[in-house]
Amino acid sequence: MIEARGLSKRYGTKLAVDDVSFTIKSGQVTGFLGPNGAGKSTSMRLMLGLDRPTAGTVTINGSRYSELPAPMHEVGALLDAKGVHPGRSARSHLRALAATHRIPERRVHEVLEQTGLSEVAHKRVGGFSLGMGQRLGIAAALLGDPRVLILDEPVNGLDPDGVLWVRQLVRHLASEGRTVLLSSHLMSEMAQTADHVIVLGRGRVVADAPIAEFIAAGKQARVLVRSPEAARLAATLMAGPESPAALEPAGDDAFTVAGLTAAEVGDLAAAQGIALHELSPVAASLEDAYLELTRTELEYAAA
Ligand SMILES: Nc1ncnc2c1ncn2[C@@H]1O[C@H](COP(=O)(O)OP(=O)(O)OP(=O)(O)O)[C@@H](O)[C@H]1O
Repeated sequence: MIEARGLSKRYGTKLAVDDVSFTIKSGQVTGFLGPNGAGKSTSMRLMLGLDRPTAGTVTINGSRYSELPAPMHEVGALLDAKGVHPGRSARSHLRALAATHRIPERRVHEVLEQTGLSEVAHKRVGGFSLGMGQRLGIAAALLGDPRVLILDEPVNGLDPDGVLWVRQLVRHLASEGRTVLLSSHLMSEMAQTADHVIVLGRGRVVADAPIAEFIAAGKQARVLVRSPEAARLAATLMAGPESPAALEPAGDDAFTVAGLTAAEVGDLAAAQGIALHELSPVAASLEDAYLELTRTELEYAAA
C-alpha cells in the first residue's frame, strides 16, 4: 500500500505537487494519469525518497522510504531505464545490485528468466535496444521480490509484444497481492491494464476511482447511426422539446447520438419508415473520459 497525505513539492515558484492525498491499494494495478507536467514523476520520486516533500508525507506499507529497513525488498521502481553503466552486462549489473542489497544470487537468475533476458544476460548493456533496456529496468525493480512496484512509463519504446508482456506481468504481480502503480500516456493500454486510476492535473488529484466508474462518469455512451435519410432521421430523433437526444455529425450520412439507446433509435426510425444502414453502440472509452476531464480542467484554468 502507498499512502500520500497532504503531500506537496515546490521547486522554486513551481508547485509541482499540490497537497495531494491518496491511497494506492494492494492486489490491484493503479494507473497514474495526467498531462505532461502534472506531477506524476515528482510524486513517484517522493514515494521513493529521491526528493523531500515540501509538506505532507508519503508512506510505503506504513513507513516512509527512508525508514524502510530493506527498501529493495519492500519497493521496486522503474524510473529512468538509462541509469546503467553501458560497459556492464545485464547479469553483472543485477549481481552488483543484489550484492549491495543483500539479495540472494538466485534472484538474479530468476528475474533474468522472468523478463526474458536470460539469453542476452552476458551482453553489454550499451548495445541493448530500448525495449531490452526497459526489461532490464523492470528486472532490477523485481530483484528484491518487493510487495510494491512503481513503474514510470514501463511500456515506453516497447514493441507490441513488449507492451503485451508488461500488461501480463503487472496483472500477474497484482494477482499475487502486490501493489502496482503504473504511469503511461497510452490510454488504450491503460484501459486494459489498470483496475483503478488516479488522475493528476497541475499537481492536484482530479480523479481517483475504479476504472469502470471513471469511464462511466466521462462522456456518455453513444450510438453511431448511418442512413440514406440522415437529415430526416436527425429531425425525427430531435423532435419535441423533451427529446433527450444529442447529435454529433460523423461523416456523410452518419451521426452519433447520445441520450438514446440503439433500440430506441431503431424503433423511431422504423416508425417513420426510415432505412438504417448502420446502427452500432459506441462504448465510452478511457481516452474519452480522460480527454473530457482534462478539457474541463483546462477550461476551468482558463476561466
Ligand atoms: N527538479 C525540478 N526542478 C524544477 N522543476 C521541476 C523539477 N522536477 C519537476 N519540475 C516541474 O514540476 C512539474 C511536474 O513535473 P513532473 O515531471 O512531475 O510531471 P509529470 O506528470 O511526470 O509529466 P510527464 O508526463 O511529462 O512525465 C513540471 O512543471 C516540471 O517542470
